[in-house]
Amino acid sequence: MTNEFDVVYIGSGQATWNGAVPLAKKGFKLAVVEEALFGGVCSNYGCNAKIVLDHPVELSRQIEAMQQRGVEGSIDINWRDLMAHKHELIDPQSMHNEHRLTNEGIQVYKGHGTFVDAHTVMVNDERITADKFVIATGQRPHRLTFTGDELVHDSTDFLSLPDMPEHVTILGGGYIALEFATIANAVGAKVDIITRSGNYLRGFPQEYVNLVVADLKARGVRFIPSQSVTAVEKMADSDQLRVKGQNGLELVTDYVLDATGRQPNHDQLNLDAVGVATTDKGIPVNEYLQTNVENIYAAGDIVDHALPKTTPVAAFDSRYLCARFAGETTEPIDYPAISTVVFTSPRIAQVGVTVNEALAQPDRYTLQKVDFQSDWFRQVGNETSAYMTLIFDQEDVLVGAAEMSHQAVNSINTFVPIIELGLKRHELQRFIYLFPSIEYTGQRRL
Ligand SMILES: Cc1cc2nc3c(=O)[nH]c(=O)nc-3n(C[C@H](O)[C@H](O)[C@H](O)COP(=O)(O)OP(=O)(O)OC[C@H]3O[C@@H](n4cnc5c(N)ncnc54)[C@H](O)[C@@H]3O)c2cc1C
Ligand SMILES: NC(=O)c1ccc[n+]([C@@H]2O[C@H](COP(=O)([O-])OP(=O)(O)OC[C@H]3O[C@@H](n4cnc5c(N)ncnc54)[C@H](O)[C@@H]3O)[C@@H](O)[C@H]2O)c1
Repeated sequence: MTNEFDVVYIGSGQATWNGAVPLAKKGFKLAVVEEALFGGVCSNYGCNAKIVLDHPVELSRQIEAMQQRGVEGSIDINWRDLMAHKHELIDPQSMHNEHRLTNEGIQVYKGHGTFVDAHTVMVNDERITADKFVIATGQRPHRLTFTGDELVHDSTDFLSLPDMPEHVTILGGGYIALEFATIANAVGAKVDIITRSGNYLRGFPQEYVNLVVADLKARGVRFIPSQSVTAVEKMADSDQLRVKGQNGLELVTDYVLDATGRQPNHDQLNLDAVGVATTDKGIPVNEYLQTNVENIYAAGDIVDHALPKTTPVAAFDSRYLCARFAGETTEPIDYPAISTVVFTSPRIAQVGVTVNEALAQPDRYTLQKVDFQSDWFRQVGNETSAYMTLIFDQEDVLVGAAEMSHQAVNSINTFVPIIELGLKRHELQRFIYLFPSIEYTGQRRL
């Protein structure tokens, strides 16, 4: 019996639609199974919602920096109005994402997919058969377990908070903890960040992380290291919560956010029935994104590998599988230089060889530090704390770049193609960028 579909994707996030849409355009018969909102985390309760809520934070920082330099007064962020703006922009995205699939003739199934065998998935009592499957089920928030953990919230809850609580307590020191602390603090909440270790944003240059942490401290954010939370209790006489920690911590707060990472969505797919191997970090794959079962692939956040779990990586996986299924490549997946950014204010962004890697291998790499204090163009907005590090290998090829500034996203994006193409320092002078611009400023430093 022939299978109904060429490829069925489980999950509809970045790891699915970036490849499924072009594959459908090539005439392949495809289906997508989605149990929640179409477009997955990034579109609905991740990057996009976060960046809407972050926007006035950046605006307020720019206005703050220009005081006594031609700008007077400050702005107040009205959380209710901002949240309404977020809903207006983000809520329709699931429908748009669904249409993006159906417009290409992709069949969508709404419900939870589970494997029956290597060629069959069950959704709402319906059996769907396919030659190939792509598991693109992503991750969900990791939740700490302690007494009262049901009183604690996750990133999805925070991104739809109707009112900003007066006091927000965040557990964890990674991306979500620092980004959401920046937003809550700017909106006027009292914010605590509790960590076990006192380490923050581990993969980013610690010199820049320390500056961002110092800035948040100066703005009133409390960093509480060396504490594992043991209990959260509801106060008897108010709606507030008491947070207790192993090393004697006790504080009263209005809202607790668990930002201690994410865990893979592979435990409810009945993968044992088909023998797909898993780990606690996700699904291992070979260099063709193939699981240990030949016709079952995995893409995006669900994959167990050391790459950053971000939207551009999930989209790259998806586009690779499109090319592979269409017979346009027989090559293994070849990841380019990967860029990452934490949307604190200022941002920290990096691409290619990281500062941490370069510092650990002084014989291989040379670091060139740039302080934008002396750059008139960067000082137009009076950004007094903005730094960049460029990393060259022994052949004088630019292999990495990192920056802490409000412009870091655009600035580091400039270096993405340069690093990917492996250009030498002198070759970079061929680019004629617009002037004045971030790109021109960056080139002058090379
Ligand atoms: C708060 C937050 C902010 C972020 N900000 C950024 C950012 O600024 N930049 C960036 O690059 N990345 C960011 N990320 C990461 C980014 O969202 C992810 O890397 C990206 O969404 C991964 O895409 P994916 O398709 O692999 O998985 P997902 O987007 O998680 O999609 C998986 C989909 O599978 C569905 N699913 C799971 N199991 C089943 C099943 N059995 N049956 C049917 N459907 C199922 C889920 O409902 C979901 O829709 C952020 C993440 C979070 C949580
Ligand atoms: N700008 C972006 O690209 C962006 C933004 C937000 C989220 N994301 C993605 O979402 C993922 C999840 O973000 P996140 O901030 O939750 O994770 P993270 O991995 O960045 O940070 C998790 C934090 O929780 C701590 N932690 C882990 N286990 C703990 C435990 N048992 N007790 C106490 N602390 C513990 C870690 O030490 C770390 O500080 C990120 O890894 C990233 O892939 C990306």
